[in-house]
Formats: sequence, structure tokens, C-alpha cells
Amino acid sequence: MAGFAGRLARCWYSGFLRSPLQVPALGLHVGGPAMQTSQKDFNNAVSQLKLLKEDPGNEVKLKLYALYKQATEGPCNVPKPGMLDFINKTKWDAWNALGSLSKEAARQNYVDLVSKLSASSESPSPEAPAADRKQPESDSLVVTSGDGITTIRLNRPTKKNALTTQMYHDIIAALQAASKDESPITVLTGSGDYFCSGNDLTNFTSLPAGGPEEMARSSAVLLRDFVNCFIDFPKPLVAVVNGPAVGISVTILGLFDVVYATDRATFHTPFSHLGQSPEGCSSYTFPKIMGSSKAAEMLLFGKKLTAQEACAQGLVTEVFPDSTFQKEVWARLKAYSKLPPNAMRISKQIIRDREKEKLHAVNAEESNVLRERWLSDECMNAIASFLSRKSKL
Ligand SMILES: CCCCC/C=C/C(=O)SCCNC(=O)CCNC(=O)[C@H](O)C(C)(C)COP(=O)(O)OP(=O)(O)OC[C@H]1O[C@@H](n2cnc3c(N)ncnc32)[C@H](O)[C@@H]1OP(=O)(O)O
Repeated sequence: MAGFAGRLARCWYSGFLRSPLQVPALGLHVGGPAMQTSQKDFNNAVSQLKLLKEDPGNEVKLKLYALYKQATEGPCNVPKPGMLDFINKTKWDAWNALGSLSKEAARQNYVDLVSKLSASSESPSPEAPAADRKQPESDSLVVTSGDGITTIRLNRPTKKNALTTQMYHDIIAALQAASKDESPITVLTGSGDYFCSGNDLTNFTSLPAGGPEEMARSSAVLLRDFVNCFIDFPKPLVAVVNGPAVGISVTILGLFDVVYATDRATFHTPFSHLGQSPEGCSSYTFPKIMGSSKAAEMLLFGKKLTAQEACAQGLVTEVFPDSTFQKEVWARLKAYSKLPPNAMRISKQIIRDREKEKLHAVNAEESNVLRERWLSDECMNAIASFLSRKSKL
């Protein structure tokens, strides 16, 4: 089985966390007389699922997992996995949340869900990709160009723009394309009330076949590649920080040329709380920008800075009142984008180039250290605790 079908078969039962309370809220059948799904329809749906062209996402996969178990084995009566076994606990929660739903109703719901997924996977994509730019793989990133500015927008507002693995890949591709496009200026910003809540902590719950070591290894490679793109970006790179920023969305700011923030923004790197360590070259850029003791307070103790504090410490260029933030910032950037582009590139080069080698070395070292950290009990416990906080909501 290649592509999605193969991945589906492999990670189906590796599961994903979702509030059990949300499973019945999906409009699923809970019983009643209209149960006519045969075993054959159910078997067909199981086969049909393997032919889906698009990954339906972890939440849907978890729903399907729970319905499959209920349809084939009935109500969950296996022991609850331990607290730290959060993947199996998540699956158990989802299955257990189906309570006494009958096998027939579960079969019906499973068939209905697969049929809905098959229909949407066959419908044509509503937007044709722009001829000159490969569009991101997911809707969670939107890239647009106009007025001399290429804007890369994190677009997952319901999750505070937390970065999924796919988004890291899409941002890398977007930066590579932007480095060669016509726009003199490139901007990173977010949709909704957050700039970004950092790494999506559920990224760590979809274990690959090689287990946690493989997950840590591939995440370290992805992190290094992601940060390298910011180090090497050749044009003026501006962060338009539209709200609070957490984790990696804060650390990479040290690699931007200009950072504009709304006065609602905060800056927070809770690495120790998460059993993790600094990335984004912040172990080098933050002490240089704000001095070693202010950097330590952020990177070791997770001190949250207001926008004004971040500006006073040199991480933010300028703070704007939230009510006029968008208007003022975009008007200013539009004016800057009319400056001679080659002069801006060359000026950036002369400011940044002598640091590049050092930054690449720091990035490689931080990624290696994090690879170890992700396998530590401290880190696993912290992630389990964030995820179980969710399951109680
Ligand atoms: C390649 C790998 C690189 C790895 C290196 C990166 C490291 C980091 O970035 S470390 C930082 C990781 N981020 C966090 O620890 C933040 C975790 N999130 C929170 O603490 C809070 O969600 C919040 C303070 C950001 C917002 O709190 P609140 O206003 O109360 O909103 P909710 O918690 O209800 O969030 C809404 C919704 O979004 C989900 N969510 C938010 N952030 C994340 C996240 N980082 N990962 C996964 N999910 C996140 C949250 O769970 C809620 O979801 P639902 O419950 O489904 O509505």
C-alpha cells in the first residue's frame, strides 16, 4: 500500500487525542429503528477507506477508530491504559466514549462517515493553484502576493495557529518560493487572535513505525531545515505579530529583520515547563539581543514578556495599538516595498552574512539537543499533561 493508504494502515491504531465529549456531538446515530447497514456495507466501507486520496486528519481517524472497535467488538471493556501511554489512552477514551452504542448503530455511523469522506475526497479542488507558485499542501497556511509584499499567513485560528508537521513543510516551501519571487519584502503573520502558539503538541502523538526515536530524529531534521530557511532568507523578512506568540514562533523572531507587534501580543518560551530546550537559534540570538540575564529569564524560566517589554529588550522593533495595528503596519510595509529591492537585499546580506555560519552551527546543536530532550521523561510527562488537560475539557 503506497501513499496515504499505506500510512493509514500503519498509523490507524496509533490514534490521536480528542475530547471524548466531542464524539457524540458529531451528529452520529445513537440507535433507533433505521439501522439497515449490512455487514457487507460495513466491509465495503472498510475497503473504501483505504482508497481515500486525502488524509482525513487525526480527529476523523480517531472517530473512525472508535466506531470500528464498537462495530466489531462492542462496548469498550478492556483496561484503561496508563496515564503516560497517551496514544493508547486517547484511543481508549474515544472508544469508551461511545458507551453502550449498539454494534449496528456504530456500523451505520462508520459507513456514513466513510461515505461522506469519499464524497469530499472526490470533489474537485475549489481553487486552482497559482501558475507561478506551488500552493501549500494544507489550508493552514495561506500565501499571497501583492503591493510588493509576499505574505505567509498561519491560518489555523481555532488552534491558535499551532504549527503542525505539514505547516513546517509548507512554510519551508513558501520561504523558498518567496526568496525567488518578485516581491521585495516577505511577511509572516497569523490569522485570528494569536500570532502562533508554537509547535502543535499533538505532533508528538502520531508515532511513526520506528517509534519515539524515529519521531525525535525526524522532528530534529525538520526543525533544523525549518530554522535554516530563516537563517538563509535573502530578502527583508518582517514579522507582523498580530497577537500572543509562544515557543518557536518567538525564538525565530531573532532571525527576522523587523518585528512589528500589536500591543496585545505577548512573548513566551515555556521550554523548561515542557521539558524542552531553546531552538530557533535563540540560545545565541536572545543573549545578543537582550543580554544574557534577560534571555535566561525567558529561555530558562519561561518569563512571558508584554509587547512593550519585548520592544524595550530589542526583540520587537515597534509596538502599535491593536485598534490601528493592521492599518499602520501594512501602510508602512507598502511604502518600504517601493524601495530599491537590490539595495535592500545587499544591505541585509552585509548585516547578516558574517553571522550565518555561526547560526547554522547553533541551529544544528540546538536541534541535536532537542532530539534527546523529546525522549526524556520530563518532556513526555509535560506533553501528556497538556493532552490530558484537553481530554478533561
Ligand atoms: C519540528 C518540531 C519543532 C519543535 C520546537 C518547538 C517548540 C515549541 O514551540 S514549544 C511551545 C509549544 N506550545 C505550547 O506549549 C502552547 C500550548 N498551548 C497553550 O498553552 C494554550 O493553548 C494557549 C496559551 C496557547 C492558549 O490558551 P487558551 O487561550 O486558553 O486557548 P486553548 O488552550 O483553549 O486553545 C484553543 C485550542 O487550540 C489548541 N492549542 C493551542 N495551542 C496548541 C498547541 N501548541 N498544540 C496543540 N494544540 C494547541 C488547544 O488545545 C485548543 O484546542 P481544542 O481544545 O481542540 O479547542
